[in-house]
Amino acid sequence: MTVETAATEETGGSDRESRLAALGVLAEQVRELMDAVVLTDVAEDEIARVTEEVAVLTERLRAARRDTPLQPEIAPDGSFRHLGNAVAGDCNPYALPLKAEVTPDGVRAEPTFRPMHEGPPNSVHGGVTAMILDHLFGTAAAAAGRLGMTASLTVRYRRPTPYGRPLVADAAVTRTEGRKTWVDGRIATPDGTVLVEATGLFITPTAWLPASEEVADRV
Ligand SMILES: CCCCCCCC/C=C\CCCCCCCC(=O)SCCNC(=O)CCNC(=O)[C@H](O)C(C)(C)COP(=O)(O)OP(=O)(O)OC[C@H]1O[C@@H](n2cnc3c(N)ncnc32)[C@H](O)[C@@H]1OP(=O)(O)O
Repeated sequence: MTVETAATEETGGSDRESRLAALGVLAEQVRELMDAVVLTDVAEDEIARVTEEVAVLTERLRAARRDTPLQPEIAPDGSFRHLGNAVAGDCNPYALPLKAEVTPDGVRAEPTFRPMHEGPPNSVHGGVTAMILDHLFGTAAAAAGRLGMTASLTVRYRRPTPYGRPLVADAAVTRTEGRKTWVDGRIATPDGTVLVEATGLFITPTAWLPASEEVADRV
């Protein structure tokens, strides 16, 4: 049996990027596993065998542990990334992950929810769609040079949100006042039927003010 030393060391440059890419592939495989768990119909003895194998894999990953998920950083291309984030982090299996692009009006994404996001029968849990909008709104605020934390989020659920097909989400800053930024946005079907819409208030903590404008170019 060989020992993977690269996985236990904090390496720099392309070695580190290569290892992070591998971690991203693992995270995506775990998302597939999570969907497989919620959809499986195999027999009980097979469930027990798979459970044992997953427990073994869990222990292998625990052989070298960090104290926290991967933290926010500037990627080699100069963009901001937070690989351990629960919504957008490529290396966090809990994350969709959400890929937001900056548009002339704000930000936009094409999320596809998964069976593991089930809330009401055959549709996505409202807490999950709210979480996605929260993050997208924060990204819209940051892209406008107004990095902030969510102070409030008001969500209106118009139609059940389906999983398994691409949807469209967008968000834009509607108003600013001192450290406060209001953001509106929605999740809709590609043909424009609104499923969830929301309004959020984001507040820039005083300590974040110096970084706030610089961040806009990195989103
Ligand atoms: C390597 C670095 C590069 C970085 C690059 C970044 C790129 C970005 C890209 C991607 C962005 C990612 C996007 C993430 C999005 C997700 C965001 C979340 O999920 S955040 C987690 C949930 N939210 C919390 O945990 C907040 C907890 N609350 C707090 O920390 C504080 O309450 C905070 C910061 C919100 C406000 O605290 P205070 O001390 O700064 O503000 P005070 O002085 O109390 O109030 C200021 C004004 O705001 C009003 N205010 C405060 N809280 C309010 C509230 N909840 N509702 C309404 N008004 C409120 C007050 O009444 C006051 O108003 P008056 O100035 O008097 O008019």
